[in-house]
Order: sequence, then structure tokens, then C-alpha cells
Amino acid sequence: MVESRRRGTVRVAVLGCGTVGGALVRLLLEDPEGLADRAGVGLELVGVAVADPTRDRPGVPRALLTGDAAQLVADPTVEVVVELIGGLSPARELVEEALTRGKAVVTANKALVASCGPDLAEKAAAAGVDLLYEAAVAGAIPIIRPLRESLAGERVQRVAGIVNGTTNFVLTRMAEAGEPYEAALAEAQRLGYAERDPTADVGGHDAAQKAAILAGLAFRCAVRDQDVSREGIEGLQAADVAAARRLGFEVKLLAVAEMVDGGAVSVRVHPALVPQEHPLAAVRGAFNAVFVEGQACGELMLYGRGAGGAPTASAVLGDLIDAAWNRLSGTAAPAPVLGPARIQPLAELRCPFYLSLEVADRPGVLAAVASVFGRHGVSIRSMEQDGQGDEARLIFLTHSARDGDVQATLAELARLDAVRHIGAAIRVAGVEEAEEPGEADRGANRAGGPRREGPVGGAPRAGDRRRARVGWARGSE
Ligand SMILES: NC(=O)c1ccc[n+]([C@@H]2O[C@H](COP(=O)([O-])OP(=O)(O)OC[C@H]3O[C@@H](n4cnc5c(N)ncnc54)[C@H](O)[C@@H]3O)[C@@H](O)[C@H]2O)c1
Ligand SMILES: N[C@@H](CCO)C(=O)O
Ligand code: NA
Repeated sequence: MVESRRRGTVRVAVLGCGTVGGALVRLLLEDPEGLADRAGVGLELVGVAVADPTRDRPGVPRALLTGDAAQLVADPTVEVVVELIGGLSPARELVEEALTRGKAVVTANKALVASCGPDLAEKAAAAGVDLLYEAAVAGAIPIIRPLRESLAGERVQRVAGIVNGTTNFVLTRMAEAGEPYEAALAEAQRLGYAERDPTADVGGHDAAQKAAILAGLAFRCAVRDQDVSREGIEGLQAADVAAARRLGFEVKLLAVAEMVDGGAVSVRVHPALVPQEHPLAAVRGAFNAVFVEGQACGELMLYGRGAGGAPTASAVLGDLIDAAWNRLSGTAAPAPVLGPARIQPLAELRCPFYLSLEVADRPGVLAAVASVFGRHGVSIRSMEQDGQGDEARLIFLTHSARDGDVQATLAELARLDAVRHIGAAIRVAGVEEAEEPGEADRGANRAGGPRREGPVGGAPRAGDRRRARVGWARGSE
């Protein structure tokens, strides 16, 4: 390609040279001419801020390294700052300083964007510069730009994603190899997917940060990580993953943001039973995918690698090129105006549940258990017994029920002598509202007594449904 095809050259500073920063620096330095030709703009790396500038970093010239990130940000010749340190401090101060100085910022920092993204976006807008963070959600998968730009006019109804590779790897091993949770997690750590302290992954914190970012963009409102209801995958048993499979579902940790009745937003992270025929059920191992439902666009799914140095650096590089182009054109990417968010409390969510109970195997137990469901207005769709004697487990699928009522049911069940342990309570995705029982049906169940809807093993399967969809909201079709 010829130089004249390039718009110009932009000077770039990178803060942090770990997994992602190191991969980005390699992408910038390995073939700068080829990159400039592909991008249509030159990217000149003027400095890399690191914690320890005395340490050797293969492929990174010493002359570029500095231990003083603030000084690099303050360098008047730097036009775009790429923040890849992670965490809140000093990342936040450095990003704010860059924006205040009129520099564009690219970051992969989901913790930062989920906790103060709306404030940073205001600062960027005031300065007329870019704040881009494609890599903060689902790594290499383009999802931030599609939500911000391609779907800008769309009435998005729901975004549901598998946005944490570690937990999806663990759940896949539990489902396919029947491995216990602890063994699957140890394997994820051995392969380098999980953090050394994997609490942020398995506890759903990482996914909750991503859910907040997705919800804010999808519904154009300011959602922060503390607005997200969160449950992780700790304590999930392989027996429940196997039972869910027999019923036609895969267990996935989902990040969900959806518009519910009255314009409120439900935003949450929790394990969910996903019908096997839904595209999200086929996302295996450490892969990520985000499923979007909009009024005009219908259903979209974006799939790929959500973590790792090179895939994440690829998304950072795309943003960097965008920021460089905008810089040279004297413009910035469109930043959606965020209104206040009205968050639906989790207790008000309505969805079906999978419940498993370890119980005493004796006459009258089922009747006692079923009457608790009835008292709280939770309608049983199917029940099967797994094992006998001391091994007896009851597995229920409920009809769509208010989350708060299901939690009250579980609290009362836990107090029953016959219930030794609540094994699992997992929300079910993908039930058509048309399948809801009529009021008469519900009344019959409330009156008490088990409502067996099929023999053991004869529970309705996900595949019985006309169409598998990941959704819970009423009236959103
Ligand atoms: N690793 C992934 O797969 C992945 C995926 C998506 C997003 N991200 C995000 O990318 C960012 C970077 O993640 P990472 O995995 O590369 O982390 P990392 O820990 O490998 O790298 C961060 C680097 O920043 C350095 N650092 C700390 N304080 C510094 C300072 N004051 N000045 C300069 N350098 C400093 C650390 O020494 C470390 O080398 C995080 O926000 C993370 O959430 C990572
Ligand atoms: N720990 C995260 C990295 C990407 O944010 C994961 O497992 O997906
Ligand atoms: Na992404």
C-alpha cells in the first residue's frame, strides 16, 4: 500500500504491559507498516507504562518503558491513552487525567467501566474525545460497538450472554465429563483460564460487571455493577447438571439484561437452565457468546473468544484504530445519552425454576413438600424422584413463578424435617408465556397435593417447546 492512503499518524501511550498490554504492544510493533496499511492510519507507540521498568520484556524496547504512568499521560504529544492496568486505582485517576487533557482513551477495564463508566463518558463527551471499551465485555467479540452503533435505533428487548470463560469451561466439564465442580475448576486454573483467586469468576462478579455495561448500552441508561443481582456457580453439583441435561437443558452462567413491564430493567447474573436447542446452549468450554433480541432486528448472536491476551488485544486494537481515525477527523464516536435506570428487584422477576431437594424417602414427604409450594402460589410443572432411601432426591420444574415466592418456598422447605438439604434452585430460560398454566390450573395446585404431570422421567423436555428462547419478561413479545 502507499503512504498516501493513510490518513496520518497518531501517537499512542499504553499503560500496563501484562497479558493484554503485552499482546497489544506486540501487535503494534511486529509489523507497523502492514498495520498502518490495513488500518489506514499509522499508530506510533511512544511509551509503555509498567510497574517495574527494570524487568526485561521480550519484544518491547527498553527505551519505550517507563515506571511513571502519570507522566506518560501528561506527555503533550500523546494523543490516545490505552489503559490496560485493570482495577479501579490508579486506572481511574489516569483515565480521568487523560480525558481532562483532551486525549482519547481506550480501555479493557470492565471493573472501571462498570463502576464509573457513566461519569467517565460525561467527561469524555465534555472534552469531545473518545472513551472506547470494546474489550471490556466478551474480549474479542464485537458487542459494545454493535450495541452502540449498529443497533442504535433498535428497541432492544433483551441481551443474554455467556460472558465468563472460566465458568463456562467449568460447567462444560461438569456436564460432559461428569466432573465435580472442584475438579473442573482446578482444571480451568491449570489451563490458565481462571484467575489465581477465581472468586471474581465463579462468584459471578466478573459477569456482573459485564452485565451492567451491556444493560447500560442496550437500554441507554446508567447501570452500575451494584445494580446487578448476582449468583455464582459455587456449590453447583454435577448431579443437577446431569438431571438438567436429562430434561433437555444445559446449565449456563448467564448475564441477562432485559426490559420488563413498565419500562424497568432487570439485570442479573445467575446459573440458568438453557434449552439444548437454543444457540447459547451450544457455547462450550472457555468460549463466550452474547444473544441479543430486538424488536426489528429479531435475534442475533455474537460468538468467540472472551478472554486471553491476543483475542482481547484484538478488540483493543480495533478501538485504538477507531480513536485514531476520529482524532484525525476531529470527531468522536457517538456516545449514547444515558438516562437514569429503574432496576426491577429480583424478587419481582417471574420465571420457571428447577429445584432439587434431598429428602427422606417415606410416605407423606411429597405431599408435605407440595403443600409448601402450594401455600406460596408456586405451581409445579413436573416432578421426578432420583435415587432411593438415603440417596432420594426430588427434582421439580415449576411453572413461571415470582422469584420472591420461590425463595419463600425454599426457606420454608428448608425447615421441614423431611428435607435434608436444598440441592439447587436454578432459574429456567426459554419458556413461552403461552405455556403458562391457566388460573384454574394454579388454583388446583394451591389447594395442595402433588400435581404429577407425568411419570418419573416423563417431565416435559425443553425440546417440546415450539421455539427455544432465552427470556423471562412478560409482555415483551
Ligand atoms: N486477560 C484477559 O483475558 C482479559 C480479558 C478482557 C479484559 N481484560 C482486562 O484487561 C485489563 C488488563 O488485564 P490483564 O489480564 O492484562 O492484567 P495483568 O495483571 O496481566 O496486567 C496488568 C499489568 O499492569 C501492571 N501495572 C500495575 N500497576 C501499574 C501502574 N501503576 N503503572 C503501569 N503498570 C501497572 C501490572 O504489573 C501488570 O503487568 C484488565 O482491566 C482486565 O479486566 C483482560
Ligand atoms: N476471567 C475472565 C476473563 C475475561 O474477562 C473469564 O474467565 O472470562
Ligand atoms: Na468485546
